[in-house]
Amino acid sequence: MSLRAATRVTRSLSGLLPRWGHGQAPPLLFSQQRNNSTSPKIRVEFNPTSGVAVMHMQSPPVNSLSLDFLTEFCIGLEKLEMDKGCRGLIITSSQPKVFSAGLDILEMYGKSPERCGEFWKAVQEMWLKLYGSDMITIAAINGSSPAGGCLMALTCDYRIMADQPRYTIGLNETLLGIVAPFWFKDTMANTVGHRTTEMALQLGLLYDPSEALNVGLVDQLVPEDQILSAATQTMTKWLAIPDHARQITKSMMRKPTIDRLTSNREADIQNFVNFITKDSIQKSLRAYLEILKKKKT
Ligand SMILES: CCC/C=C/C(=O)SCCNC(=O)CCNC(=O)[C@H](O)C(C)(C)COP(=O)([O-])OP(=O)([O-])OC[C@H]1O[C@@H](n2cnc3c(N)ncnc32)[C@H](O)[C@@H]1OP(=O)([O-])[O-]
Repeated sequence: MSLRAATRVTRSLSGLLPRWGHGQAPPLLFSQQRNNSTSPKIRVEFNPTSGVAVMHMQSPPVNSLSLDFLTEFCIGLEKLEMDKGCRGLIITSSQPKVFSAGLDILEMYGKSPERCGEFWKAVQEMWLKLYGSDMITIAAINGSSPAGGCLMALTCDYRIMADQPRYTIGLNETLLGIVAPFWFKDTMANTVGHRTTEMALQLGLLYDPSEALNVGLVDQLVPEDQILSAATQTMTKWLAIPDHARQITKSMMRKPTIDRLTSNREADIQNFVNFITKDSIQKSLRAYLEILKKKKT
């Protein structure tokens, strides 16, 4: 999407935001728990011969990052991290057209401050574990990947995206009337640079695959049916590098960013809870959920 087109989307979304009277609680129209199924949200395939695991996100409809999803994801990641035979991880989606829709908006709408805090801690945990992983991590982005979905991809060492113009990727938080925290911003700036991040975050830009490749948000585009084979090929190149040298180098590049969050975790949780439970922010989220619903009709 061009800058002008993205600005148009921002304007048209904000034009759709309904107005509420001060102190008026928005009526609750949305189911507070979309996906409470007990079936696994993550499927892990590990090949001990190659030392590579593939994590398939399979949480319908859109792999949104709920507290349950994040908990399962982190447990799976920890198991792989502890297995010395596992050197590489490919993350992909089993849901059609979507890699991940980002944070589950229903986890941020109409929830108690305690629950919001618990949720945010799980989001932090996912980022810390993925960004600090000793494994080689590759995102095989086979669908749209807004906001938290984009963050998840950005934490990986390499990103391959399906060359399908209708898919988009980016940190679009401002379109929802919310603000990406400093560590989302840092992760993106470490990947594409300060100026591109500044503009993308303010405008909530969602890039199509070729635009994402142009700005360096993704590293490679391939036809969708070749995404896993391309990820496996890239993995082979990375596996040829001695682990200890690659891991120390990765840590040298990422540690300052990780340390900024680890030394401010509690304050970051408090900041999120205070922000997200504000009346005005709850209204913006509700309006965005309505827009998502209307899209279907
Ligand atoms: C400070 C905090 C930082 C925040 C970071 C974030 O990540 S904020 C997150 C920012 N994320 C975004 O802005 C992404 C918003 N989502 C999208 O743009 C699109 O859903 C899509 C492009 C991911 C997939 O398009 P598609 O045409 O294939 O699918 P569809 O649109 O028809 O949706 C199917 C169903 O899923 C529902 N649902 C969707 N997303 C979410 C969600 N995140 N959560 C919960 N639910 C969500 C949608 O309402 C619908 O429900 P219904 O009616 O069946 O009950």
